[in-house]
Amino acid sequence: MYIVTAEEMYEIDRYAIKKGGIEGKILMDNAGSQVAQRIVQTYDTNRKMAIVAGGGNNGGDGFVIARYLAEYGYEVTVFQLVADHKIKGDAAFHKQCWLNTSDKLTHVTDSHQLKQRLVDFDVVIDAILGIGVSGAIREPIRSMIDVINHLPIEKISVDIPSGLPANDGIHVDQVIQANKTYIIEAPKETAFCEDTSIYYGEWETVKIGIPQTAYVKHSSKKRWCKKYVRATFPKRDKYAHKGSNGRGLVIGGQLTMPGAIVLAARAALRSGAGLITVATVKENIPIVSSSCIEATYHLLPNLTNRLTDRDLEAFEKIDAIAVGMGIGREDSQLLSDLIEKLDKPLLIDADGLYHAKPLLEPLLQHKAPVVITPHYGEMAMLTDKTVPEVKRSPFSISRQFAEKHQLYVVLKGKYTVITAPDGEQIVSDQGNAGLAKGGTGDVLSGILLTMVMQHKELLSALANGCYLHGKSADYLVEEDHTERDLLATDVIEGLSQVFRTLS
Ligand SMILES: NC(=O)C1=CN([C@@H]2O[C@H](COP(=O)(O)OP(=O)(O)OC[C@H]3O[C@@H](n4cnc5c(N)ncnc54)[C@H](OP(=O)(O)O)[C@@H]3O)[C@@H](O)[C@H]2O)[C@@H](O)CC1
Ligand SMILES: Nc1ncnc2c1ncn2[C@@H]1O[C@H](COP(=O)(O)OP(=O)(O)O)[C@@H](O)[C@H]1O
Ligand SMILES: [K+]
Repeated sequence: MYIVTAEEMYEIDRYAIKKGGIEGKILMDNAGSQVAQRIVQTYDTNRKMAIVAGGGNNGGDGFVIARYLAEYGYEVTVFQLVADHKIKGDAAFHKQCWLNTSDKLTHVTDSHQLKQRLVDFDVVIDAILGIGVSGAIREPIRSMIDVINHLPIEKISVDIPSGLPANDGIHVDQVIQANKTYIIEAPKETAFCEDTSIYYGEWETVKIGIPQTAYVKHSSKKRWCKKYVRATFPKRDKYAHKGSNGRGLVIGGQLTMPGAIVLAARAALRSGAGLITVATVKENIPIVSSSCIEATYHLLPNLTNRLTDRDLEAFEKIDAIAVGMGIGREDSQLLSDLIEKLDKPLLIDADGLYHAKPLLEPLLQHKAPVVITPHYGEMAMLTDKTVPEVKRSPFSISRQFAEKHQLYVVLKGKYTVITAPDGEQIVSDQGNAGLAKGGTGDVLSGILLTMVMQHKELLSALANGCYLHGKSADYLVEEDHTERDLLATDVIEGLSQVFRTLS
């Protein structure tokens, strides 16, 4: 499934009209009829339906929905919230179609009037503003949205909750809090931003006949799902040996944080890596090895000094490196040596990201791919922004950073946004609040390390890793665990079940 900005949706729409030859009026009719069909499946025909229509094409969708719902036998009234001259083009056409068969059109000019009118209804269908919204919401629409939000009736939004923009990064002003949103064709960015997804309520998409080629040409963002995982997940070679399944190196684990590397190493092995070596300080080796006997160990005198020739020689055989889990923030030469002296794919997580910040220039010169896996706080630190700023613009901030520094960014959260150096993006929305617990990020790093070693194409490697991680948590919570008791170690054990569903 593709995810779009407003500009991309308009391009896609134009493509369908120009190349596909499908008139705008027909697309609008399809949109309205599809939404009406969904409503019929949810509400009895004795529910009174109010449609609030604005001046753009979103309002046009509202007129089409009214016509179909009336045909299905509902009592429907359209409340037009703008002056007649505002309704143009396809919207005006469909308004006329409604008027040809019904006289239930009421002009409403202020919010008090709207409040009085709507109290008699069971459901309000919000077709006030679509993806064409811009700037602060103007009166009287502003107060009307407030009135609707305070009414104790079901609110269904068409395409997008009115007042909410499609794109991330825009300050949210006044928005309909929908119970349900029927998104036309493709979800918009704000459906996957933590601050704004809440306004959509539950959502589903309705298809209106736009050809897939339009998306391939005009969108660079996908929501990752099982279909894509199956298409991109590498088959395990029957004749594989441990060396051909990837030799990974996990570097980290201060004295006070041995758990982080145990989790990463075990997760990497459970995900299918052939060999995992853990490089850590002497005191941690007995602790770590008792929990992860399948790994081998490389002794580092500390995690701050330069790497020795012996270290570099040992790491030469490695296929990819994950560094930073439990490494601490003390000044260290380790990361700069990994960047300069070894040309291995490098995944940097946790405290490693603090060490990476002054090394973004050398990272740009690194001869192998670089992946960073920050949560919002770490991304804010890397970009000199605040956490609310990152939350508001996860797509644009990740894209700018990935393009500028030519690296892969896995911005972790409820919706994890994965960005390639060319700006292509994937959203992974598997997983649940059980993952909001220390150590789950370390597990993800281990999984991603293996995926990086086993896939040819890195963006799908990272997306597949996030899918495995989230899906493991979802299965565990559906069956033996709850979001409260889930532990990072459980997520590692849950991977087996996810793999079984992929074969
Ligand atoms: N994608 C598809 O394939 C298809 C998409 N379709 C539908 O089209 C929708 C997009 O339509 P669109 O471009 O006409 O935009 P939309 O939001 O309805 O109208 C803008 C209106 O809002 C107003 N307005 C703007 N900002 C405002 C503010 N701050 N405060 C107050 N008012 C504000 C603006 O007023 P004006 O500035 O002109 O005074 C204008 O009247 C899309 O979401 C989907 O539902 C379907 O029909 C089928 C095919
Ligand atoms: N509410 C949530 N819903 C889904 N996934 C979540 C949620 N909270 C956290 N996660 C996931 O859990 C992981 C947490 O990573 P991170 O914050 O680095 O943890 P730690 O550093 O403690 O190991 C990320 O993969 C993130 O996407
Ligand atoms: K709307």
